[in-house]
Amino acid sequence: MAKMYYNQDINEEILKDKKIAIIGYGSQGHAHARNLKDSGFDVVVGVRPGGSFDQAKEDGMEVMTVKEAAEAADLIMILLPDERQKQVYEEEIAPALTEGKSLVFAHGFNVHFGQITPPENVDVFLVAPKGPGHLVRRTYEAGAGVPALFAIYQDKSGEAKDVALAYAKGIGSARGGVLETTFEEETVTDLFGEQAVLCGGTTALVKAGFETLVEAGYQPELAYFETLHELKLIVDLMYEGGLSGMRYSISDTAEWGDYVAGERIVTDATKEAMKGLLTDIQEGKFAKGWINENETGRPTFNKMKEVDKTHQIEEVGKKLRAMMPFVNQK
Ligand SMILES: NC(=O)C1=CN([C@@H]2O[C@H](COP(=O)(O)OP(=O)(O)OC[C@H]3O[C@@H](n4cnc5c(N)ncnc54)[C@H](OP(=O)(O)O)[C@@H]3O)[C@@H](O)[C@H]2O)C=CC1
Ligand SMILES: CC[C@](O)(C(C)=O)C(=O)O
Ligand SMILES: [Mg+2]
Ligand SMILES: [Mg+2]
Repeated sequence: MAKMYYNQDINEEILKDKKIAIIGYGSQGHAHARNLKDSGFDVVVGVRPGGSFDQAKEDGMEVMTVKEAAEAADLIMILLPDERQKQVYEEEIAPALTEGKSLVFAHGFNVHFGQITPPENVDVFLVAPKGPGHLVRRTYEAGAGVPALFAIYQDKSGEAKDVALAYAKGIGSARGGVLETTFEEETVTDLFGEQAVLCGGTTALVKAGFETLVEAGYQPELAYFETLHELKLIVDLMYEGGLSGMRYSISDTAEWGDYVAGERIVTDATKEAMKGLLTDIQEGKFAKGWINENETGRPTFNKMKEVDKTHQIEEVGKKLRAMMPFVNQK
């Protein structure tokens, strides 16, 4: 079994006398900044004037411009969207990266695909929570944690691993378990997971199930409950007890259907398609396409976003969720 690190294995004191700049206050940014602050670390948020700046202030954070925060900090965690990191890094962060500082990421995309080349006189590592930022915060507040990966790209100080683990503990991830990886492994597996299973695979499965029922004449509201709403409840059981734990709660009829129907949906061809995705990611084809999509103003991204926003499952879901105040839509 891989070596896992938990709270009791980590001494966070190594990071307690350092100033941490969290660059960006979005999904991951707000979670890292608030969790680290609540864990007793010295945190400053670096953002441009606007919504995030105001939100960070409202949350009681110390807030500066990106440049000021990078200059003030010993450890600089870049939590900007991947496609914005190169420009902000070059213009506002790189000039502040003096000897002995730490440059940190939550995803290896820009370093692994050559968009950012850090100088040799700093530590470079990543701490990547395996969950959405809003859940990193919510889980921390509940006294639990989202597991994370860490990887050392450059260890100038000789302390990079200890600092990375202290950071992971500070955001609550060592309550769930922290695992060492490489920039290559984190980048490839994260992109594969979100494309094949967690996001791409799941949303396509949900839409196909919903459309199949509605096109056959069944009520859209029922189709929404069956294919989207209940998915969370089933996945919660997998989260708690794995596949067997989930199967303990469902009927034997459902379990039999699970065994015999699953392989008619996820076929050998599906697995071949997954292998194709993995190859595109490994060979940099996906990264090249995503970088190009951004350089050309995101025409396809914007079109696809609009199409899915107006999908019937979204229209129906909005109305049904409005009647379920216990469903947290934040
Ligand atoms: N989303 C997630 O849960 C996960 C993300 N990651 C990784 O974490 C990193 C951050 O992702 P994520 O949290 O989704 O990012 P977000 O899209 O949520 O980041 C938005 C933040 O970036 C700021 N920002 C955007 N552009 C600029 C700019 N040009 N200058 C200054 N600030 C800017 C925004 O400020 P403003 O309000 O002013 O626009 C906002 O504060 C990425 O590397 C991602 O791959 C890793 C694990 C999970
Ligand atoms: C699953 C998507 C993710 O990789 C994540 C929340 O972990 C992301 O990039 O947002
Ligand atoms: Mg991920
Ligand atoms: Mg990701």
